[in-house]
Amino acid sequence: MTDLAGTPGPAEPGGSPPAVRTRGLFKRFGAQVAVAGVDLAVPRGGFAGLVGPNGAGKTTTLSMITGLLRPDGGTAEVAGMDVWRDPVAVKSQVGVLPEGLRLFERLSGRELLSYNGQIRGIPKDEVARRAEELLKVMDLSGAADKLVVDYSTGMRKKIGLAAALLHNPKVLFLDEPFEGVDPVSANTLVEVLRRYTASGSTIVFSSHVMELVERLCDWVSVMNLGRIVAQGPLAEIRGGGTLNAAILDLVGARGNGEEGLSWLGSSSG
Ligand SMILES: Nc1ncnc2c1ncn2[C@@H]1O[C@H](COP(=O)(O)OP(=O)(O)OP(=O)(O)O)[C@@H](O)[C@H]1O
Repeated sequence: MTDLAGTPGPAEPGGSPPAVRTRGLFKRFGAQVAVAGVDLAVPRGGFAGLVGPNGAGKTTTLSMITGLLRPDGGTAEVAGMDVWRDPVAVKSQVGVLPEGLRLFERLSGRELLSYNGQIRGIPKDEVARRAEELLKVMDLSGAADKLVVDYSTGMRKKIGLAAALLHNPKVLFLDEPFEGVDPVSANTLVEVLRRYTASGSTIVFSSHVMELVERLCDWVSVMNLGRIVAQGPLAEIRGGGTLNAAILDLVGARGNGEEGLSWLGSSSG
């Protein structure tokens, strides 16, 4: 397992830069330090998981790496480019499925994809072709002309993911991509994402579903209290046990005073 003091970083075949590299990334909201100097390192190609308890700083970190939130300190690089010095170049290389997905609600699914393609500068015919393929593979062809406002939670994730993939980014960032997605659709999404990484692209995703992280990820970064507490290949992080057990060891199982709930479920209250 790679501990972050003097991280050697992920192995880079041919010396190409890692998919993501942050140094000392820092963000404070008032008195609350959300991200306390994060050195994230994600190698190119495959799936990387960003995991950790609620409030660990995962979403804040991903927002700073994808250019959505300006850091108070530190640097973030995607494919060797500085996110905050070269934002236009970086944005052309990344796709993002953010938390609390905000979409253009008054567009249909098809219009949303078409609009996304046009603002990315992709020729209209090509956008139409890619949009039809993505709608089909996401099982959204039947809902393509429905307004996004009328989509279910899972359908929103799928159209959001289709929009994030349309310009064929090098690195895809997904915040809880499978939340609210039914098991059949989740399998479809996994297939699409596997195809995407098979060609050498990288997915960085945050999730609380450890089984999924174990099933998909080659690389795992564990956050706690605004810091990376461990990162490396999945097998190293997991050791001989499950990822869940390894994470409990790393972040510590928290006693939250559950013993105080004696009235809960009792007939005397
Ligand atoms: N806009 C904000 N204003 C104030 N505090 C914030 C804001 N965004 C995040 N925080 C705080 O920063 C800390 C990290 O939050 P963040 O959402 O990054 O955690 P997370 O690891 O993504 O959590 P979860 O797994 O629950 O989604 C939390 O203590 C949170 O309350």
